[in-house]
Amino acid sequence: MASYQKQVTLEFTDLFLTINKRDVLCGVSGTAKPGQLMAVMGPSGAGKTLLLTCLAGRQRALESGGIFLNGQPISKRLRRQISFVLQEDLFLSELTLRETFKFTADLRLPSRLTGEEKKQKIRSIVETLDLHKCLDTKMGDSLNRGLSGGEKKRANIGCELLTDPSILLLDEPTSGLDSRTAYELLKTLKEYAVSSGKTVITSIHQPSSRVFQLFDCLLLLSEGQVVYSGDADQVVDYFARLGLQCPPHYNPADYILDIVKGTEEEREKIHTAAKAQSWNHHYRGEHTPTFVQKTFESMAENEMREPRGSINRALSVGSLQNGSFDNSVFVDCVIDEADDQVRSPSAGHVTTNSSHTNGNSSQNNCVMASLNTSVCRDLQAKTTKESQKFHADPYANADKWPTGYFHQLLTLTHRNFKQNRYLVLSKLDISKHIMMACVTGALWFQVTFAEENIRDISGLMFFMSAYWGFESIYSSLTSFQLERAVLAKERAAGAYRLSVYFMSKVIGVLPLFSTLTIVSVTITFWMAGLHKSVLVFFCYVATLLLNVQAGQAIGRFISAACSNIRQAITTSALTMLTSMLLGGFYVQNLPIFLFWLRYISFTSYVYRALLSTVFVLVPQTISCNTTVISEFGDCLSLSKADDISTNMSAISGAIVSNSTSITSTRGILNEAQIVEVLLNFSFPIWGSYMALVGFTVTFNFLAYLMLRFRRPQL
Ligand SMILES: Nc1ncnc2c1ncn2[C@@H]1O[C@H](COP(=O)(O)OP(=O)(O)OP(=O)(O)O)[C@@H](O)[C@H]1O
Repeated sequence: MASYQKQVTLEFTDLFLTINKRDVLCGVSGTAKPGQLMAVMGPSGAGKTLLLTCLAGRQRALESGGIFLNGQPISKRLRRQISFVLQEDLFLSELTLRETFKFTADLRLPSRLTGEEKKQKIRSIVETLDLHKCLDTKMGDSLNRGLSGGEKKRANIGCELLTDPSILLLDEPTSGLDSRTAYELLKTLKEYAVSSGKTVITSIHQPSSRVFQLFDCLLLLSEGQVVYSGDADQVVDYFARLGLQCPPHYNPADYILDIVKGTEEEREKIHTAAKAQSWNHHYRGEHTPTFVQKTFESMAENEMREPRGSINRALSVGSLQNGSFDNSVFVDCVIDEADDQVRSPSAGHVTTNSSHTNGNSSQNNCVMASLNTSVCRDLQAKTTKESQKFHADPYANADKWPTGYFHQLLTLTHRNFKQNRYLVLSKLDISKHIMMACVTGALWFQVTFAEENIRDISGLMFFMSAYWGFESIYSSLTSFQLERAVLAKERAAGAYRLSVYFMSKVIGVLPLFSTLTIVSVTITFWMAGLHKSVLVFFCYVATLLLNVQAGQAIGRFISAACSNIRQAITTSALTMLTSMLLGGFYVQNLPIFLFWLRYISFTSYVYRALLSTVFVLVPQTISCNTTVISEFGDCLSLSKADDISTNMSAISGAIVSNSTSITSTRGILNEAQIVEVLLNFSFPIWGSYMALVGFTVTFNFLAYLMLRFRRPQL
């Protein structure tokens, strides 16, 4: 596999992490070298996943410690050299493996690569991971079977390998695989590390002895601490020297895990030995980051004539790490070093110091307190130059994103379209909507516009508002919830901007759902014979399309705000039912103190707009019986009606149909009065449209904010 990334050594020093007041990583240090396969082992809960998350730069709660790539503190851009294969295989279920690779390549490979180069990379990965047979199989999910567990795992690794990372981190890639497949997978990873000089670190639970032999080095964790760090083939000898002899013909991996989870006495022994080995205290020697070594060297060269000056210089370097390196820890080391040197000015080299321990924060406070403000100001002033000198980031000028805005938008929209095509335009969904349209059309078939049918017609308008409200909320609810984990994974990998994803989400479902809405609504409209005017038809469809947009925006917001699908379904049902109740069909005379609630129901705007469209936009004759008192205002006799019709035609320019059979006992109703009676208060069509656009924009914006600030950690 051709490689365009360089070889990288990953060093991590004294990583401390506390979650819920519990120390889950306690001074973990280690080094992973290019061309090597490193295993992170330990019993369940030892901290393997958390360590990998820290190394991938995704653990924001990391309290202290440093992570260095070729001696340089990890930064947002350097992080791009690291790929993290999560334990869960998160994919868009409706895409095939071929499409998944294609979209991943399009999103995560730099734009400068041609289409052919990207294809070549995909071919090479498919070859390496032996995935030919399933290229056209859907990824699938728990409901719809797709790739097998092993294939999915390899696909997961393949997607990360596509970016040709310098460092590949894998969280338990063999979980759920049989021992043969697990061995094949690890063998492939080992070959990959050796042949392309990559640094591969994998956590693993209980490897077989064959798999264990593949590891070059081993980091063994117990209760968040390193109890062994070194060559994997030396671990048995190491434990033997502690008096913990591995029985013959025993799988070394099983043995060391047994010991780590063993008796109190055994655990005490290995923890004490680990402390003596200082695996948890690496600031000097092999694990000393390059810039720290350089600082110490320059301090030694100064012969410590001016200790505080040297401290400042060292501090200025340490302070540049912007959180990726614990300055206070560094201060501690440097001060200690300076003190040593002052006490022994002739010392010309850096000595090993293991004074850094868990309780460094109070020490650091003292140290910081001892520095006067002018020193601090000096420190600030020095940062930029020193930073450039010691930490020139070779990726500093690299683009923040692998591809441009429009490329991301096109790719994500295309992907959304493919993913949702099957969900929105599934045979089941199409049949459901067509069936509903036909049933509705049949129930209101060629309804006569007469007074006795007005309630029925308004019932149809309300049913359409509620039906498409529910449909649109639920359609965006499910697709969003299902994609949330994939979004979090891809965002963590820095694949694209969230705003682009969101835009693509809105655009991607637009043609699909709109087509379905238009087809279904058209069937109902013409079957029911709601109007002969094309203008009325277009406004009727437009109103329901706006309804769909507002509903989908609300659905997106609920989907982004709720942490699980159950919560989201309950919230959306509650929202939609409330919106329906306030829609103006069931209750027209709300208590005065609840009257304002009408304005927060998007269904009420749709209902109003539909009634106004059908009854008022292009008036048509609505007959009434002159012998009884009409509930919709005056029932005008035919002669008066003619006058009114003529007047209304003149005002609106509309054609008034007199085709309705009107007998001498029948008159006609004023359409505006009907709407007023039905709605209890009038509202212009354009006002309803504006309100629906307002709902769409507001809830889309809120959904975006929710996604930005409420993301699951991976
Ligand atoms: N978000 C969290 N909140 C509270 N505790 C957490 C959280 N994440 C991890 N932990 C705790 O940190 C410890 C280490 O977790 P981690 O997932 O790294 O273990 P692990 O070694 O990967 O275990 P396993 O092999 O079972 O996956 C566990 O005791 C776990 O309960």
